[in-house]
Amino acid sequence: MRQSHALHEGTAGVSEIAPSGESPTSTAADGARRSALAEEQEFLDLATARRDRLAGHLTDELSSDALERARQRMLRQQYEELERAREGLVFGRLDGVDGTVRHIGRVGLRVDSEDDEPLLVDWRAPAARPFYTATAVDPQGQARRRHIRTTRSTVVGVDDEPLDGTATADLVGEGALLAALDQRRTGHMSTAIATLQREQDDIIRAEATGPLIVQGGPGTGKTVVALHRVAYLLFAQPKLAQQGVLVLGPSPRFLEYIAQVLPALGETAVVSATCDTLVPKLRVERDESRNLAEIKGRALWQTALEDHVTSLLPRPRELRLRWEGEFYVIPATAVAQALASAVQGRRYHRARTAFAEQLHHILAETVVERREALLNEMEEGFEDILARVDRELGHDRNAGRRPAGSEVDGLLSEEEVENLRHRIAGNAAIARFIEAWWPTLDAGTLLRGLLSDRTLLARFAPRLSPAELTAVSAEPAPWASSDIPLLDALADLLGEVEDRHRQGEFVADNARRQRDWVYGHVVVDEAQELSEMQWHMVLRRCPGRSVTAVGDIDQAAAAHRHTSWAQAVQAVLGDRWTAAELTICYRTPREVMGLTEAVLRRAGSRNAPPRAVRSSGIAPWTLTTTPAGLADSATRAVRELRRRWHGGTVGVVAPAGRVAELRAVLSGVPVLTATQAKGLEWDATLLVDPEGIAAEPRGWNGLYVALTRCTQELGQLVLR
Ligand SMILES: Nc1ncnc2c1ncn2[C@@H]1O[C@H](COP(=O)(O)OP(=O)(O)OP(=O)(O)O)[C@@H](O)[C@H]1O
Repeated sequence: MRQSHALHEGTAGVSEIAPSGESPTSTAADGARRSALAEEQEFLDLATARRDRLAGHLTDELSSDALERARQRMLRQQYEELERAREGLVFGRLDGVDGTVRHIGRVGLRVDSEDDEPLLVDWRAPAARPFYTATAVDPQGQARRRHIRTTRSTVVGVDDEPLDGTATADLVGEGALLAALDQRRTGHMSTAIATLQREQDDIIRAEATGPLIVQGGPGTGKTVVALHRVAYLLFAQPKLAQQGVLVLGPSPRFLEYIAQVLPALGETAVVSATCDTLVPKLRVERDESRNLAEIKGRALWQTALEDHVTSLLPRPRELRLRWEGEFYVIPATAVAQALASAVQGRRYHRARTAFAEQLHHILAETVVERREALLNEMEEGFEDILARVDRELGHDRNAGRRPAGSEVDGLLSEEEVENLRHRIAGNAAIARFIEAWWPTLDAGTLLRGLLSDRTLLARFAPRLSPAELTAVSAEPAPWASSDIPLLDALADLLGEVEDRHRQGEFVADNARRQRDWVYGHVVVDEAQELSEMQWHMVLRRCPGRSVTAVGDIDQAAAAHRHTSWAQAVQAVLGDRWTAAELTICYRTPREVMGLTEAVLRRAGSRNAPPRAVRSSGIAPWTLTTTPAGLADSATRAVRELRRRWHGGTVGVVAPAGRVAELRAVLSGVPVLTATQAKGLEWDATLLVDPEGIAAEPRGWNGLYVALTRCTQELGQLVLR
């Protein structure tokens, strides 16, 4: 066992060992530092050599032509995982009170063969858990936690935390965490496997048996938690990869921002989308008013659409069918019975298929019955009736010998009845008859028909007020965002016309292409934005309700009026969901978070802003300008911020009405509304016209979002 070192005390009881020139001064500490670095370097070299050896074996095996496809895919995946683990292969170590040493890394490695002791523990494995959750109060058998910082193949620093009660730290691996948080932002989110915090880890590894809703203020790591949870679940439940995981985000820009995290964590069985892009081949074609977005997001539409589709099912009545020149009557009672059993648990189109099968059966029976009646007559010696019998049987009178009456024994064989049913099922005229009586419906045509017909709307959505009915029915035809969940609901109620061929294995592309793909787990980020109809859309994709939704109810910008999670999900989930909370803000420095309490109050929230974990030492500043001087002032301020945060990122947030004007003069920086900035972050933010943002719909919530985007510096341009 490698020994722990006596270290000097750092902040919050955390000890740090860093390379020369960083902080230790005493000779003893210097010696401990060198020894710890050398020890971890030795381990990193060992793990790297093992990684390289494994990658080499995999390359050899993959070059063989005789490899089965499934094995080839598995090996390729393993190889790619090892390739990704080149950077940050080892990042942690746990020293147990019993003297055991466990190193934690990006992937799991064994000493030599599969049966050997673990050399490196995968961060997602149960054995790695104390690395994220052990505390001095609950050390979980550990004496020390060590964070190991590496650059490529070199160990550049270690942070040690004793867990023996000699020191208590609020944060896990504070030194490593603060170093990670202080890094310049690249415009893309990075993984946080080395520095996940206790409250985050609890959520990442929580059971995934029902809906879990995670409330967290800005910068508390909701997105971090959501994405690492996906990686954890796919590791802990490998079968999930066959169904895949859906990650829903608020905007394409946000999806782009998080795009690298899951591949970096080794996950490819993941589809990401926004609610607007979730339905294949459907796109939003126009903007809409908040009023209509709110109305059309309400859960009442689910019932309205269900009732509408039910009303379109054919009514049972007597059916007159023509078969080979004869008319047959199927009585209303038989039709009613077949209809009732066909619609049982089936969507509109699938119910029709089931009904058609029954109708073919009934018709075949009727044909056989009539034939038997004819045979009875025939037995009385009527040769002309024989000819009709032949027609009924479909016997070809020209081919082969014509059967004599004495050869017809009366009953059709099973095979002949089956053959008759088969011919009925394949008959185009019968198919046309069924199609006319039970027509194929298109979700788009149906929705357009419903939304534009005030009378129909009043019938199926009776809870809408007269003014709301008028507003909905006066909308233009192209699809708006709020139409997508309605179209999805209708498409679901109608179901597929034909059974589609499904591939057996999960490929993200398959899932993306199929509207009714059922995912193993769904993660929703910025879930506070979802309307009730969007929630329905989410649950449809995961009937098992294995859903993790993260969001901040205080950052809601959407048109719905929910101010609590209970309100937001009541109509869809009832009270069958679990709540969790994140309370520490990692992104926004204390200096800026100090401004948010008053804004939250103005937003009508009773929540407290999350506790900021760090300080940037930079006080937020404000400049005043006039509308006429705005372009110049913004240009100067952005130039200054970009100079100060060279190598990092700067973003501008402004009221919607000022975005175009600012984009025209500010090139090379994103200029976004508060809604568009949701989920994103920069080293420095320039907030333009905060009063203008506050005056927008849900404006104080928007201002709360805008204030909390920076990791270091906030500047505000106030208009006078
Ligand atoms: N445990 C962690 N280790 C390192 N960085 C972290 C950790 N948790 C959060 N962060 C960083 O803090 C920042 C905020 O995290 P994230 O975007 O997940 O927060 P959020 O709660 O989704 O914020 P918002 O509500 O504003 O969208 C990111 O830069 C993220 O990488």
